[in-house]
Amino acid sequence: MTAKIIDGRAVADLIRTECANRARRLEEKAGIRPGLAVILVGGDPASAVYVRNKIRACEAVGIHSFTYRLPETVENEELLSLITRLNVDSSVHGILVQLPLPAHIDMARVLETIAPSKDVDGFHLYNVGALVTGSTVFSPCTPYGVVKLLEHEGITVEGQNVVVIGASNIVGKPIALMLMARDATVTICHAKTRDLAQFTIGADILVVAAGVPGLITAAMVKKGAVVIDIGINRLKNGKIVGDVDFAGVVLRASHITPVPGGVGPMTVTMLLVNTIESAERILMLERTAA
Ligand SMILES: Nc1nc2c(c(=O)[nH]1)N[C@@H](CN(C=O)c1ccc(C(=O)N[C@@H](CCC(=O)O)C(=O)O)cc1)CN2
Ligand SMILES: [Mg+2]
Repeated sequence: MTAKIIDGRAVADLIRTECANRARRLEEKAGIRPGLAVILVGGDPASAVYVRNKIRACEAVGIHSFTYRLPETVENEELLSLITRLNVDSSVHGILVQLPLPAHIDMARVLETIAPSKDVDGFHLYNVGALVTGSTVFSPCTPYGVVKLLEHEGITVEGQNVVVIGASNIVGKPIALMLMARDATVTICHAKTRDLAQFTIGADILVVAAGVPGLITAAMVKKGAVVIDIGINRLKNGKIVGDVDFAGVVLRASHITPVPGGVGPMTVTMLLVNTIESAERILMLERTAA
């Protein structure tokens, strides 16, 4: 058996075309151009690349981006007051603060200062809570991208045994919640899980976000399983690989996402979707109030 390789770039392109259409309709019908504020603190090279990609992706679909590059030494209060201003700026429909932040910054306070209605990353406690209760406002972008990839491939989630490896707040926990909401039976494994293979071998859908290159080998995967690799590991030779031994697992799974080119391109795409949805929602609220 050779797995179908899920082409995240192709699915992302389709969704970006829809985003461009929705943005054009907002402009034509209501004179609204969706706006995204992107805040980058410090000089982390990977974060700078992700932010540049987000700005380019916005431009390509007709979202206005406002970029704020703050020095590594910025004070908490200065960052918080920028967010407070953006919260009431009507040309801004989404606000994101690129993570990770420097150690002296109080990340929790920063994320809680973003208005939940503009929190297009879905990291605010209110939006995390809404995800738990099923009254989602914004789904976090990487898990949302995974759900969209599964939908696009016509993969049934309901009733399936899903094993998620990694319990981070931005990937592992939200993906588990989102798949539970779609009636999967979800098991979450993490760095302290003993005998990982006893869990992975039973998975119909295996979602891996551990940050450990080569963690999942073919022997740990059930024949015909769907394998979603969210790991991004930069090797010493500069190569980027996921958490799954792709060469081995591709011969055992039914579907597999590559790294790069699988889940990664969907992360930025779902940010565009959330920003447009936010602009549409604000317009609808204004019309209802009028
Ligand atoms: N505020 C946020 N910070 C961070 C998020 C986030 O969603 N919001 N996620 C990650 C970084 N990230 C986007 O910000 C991101 C990571 C990776 C990719 C991607 O396309 N990866 C490529 C391969 C990696 C590469 O070439 O560097 C792929 O898988 O094809 C997009 C976005 C942490 N911070
Ligand atoms: Mg990828």
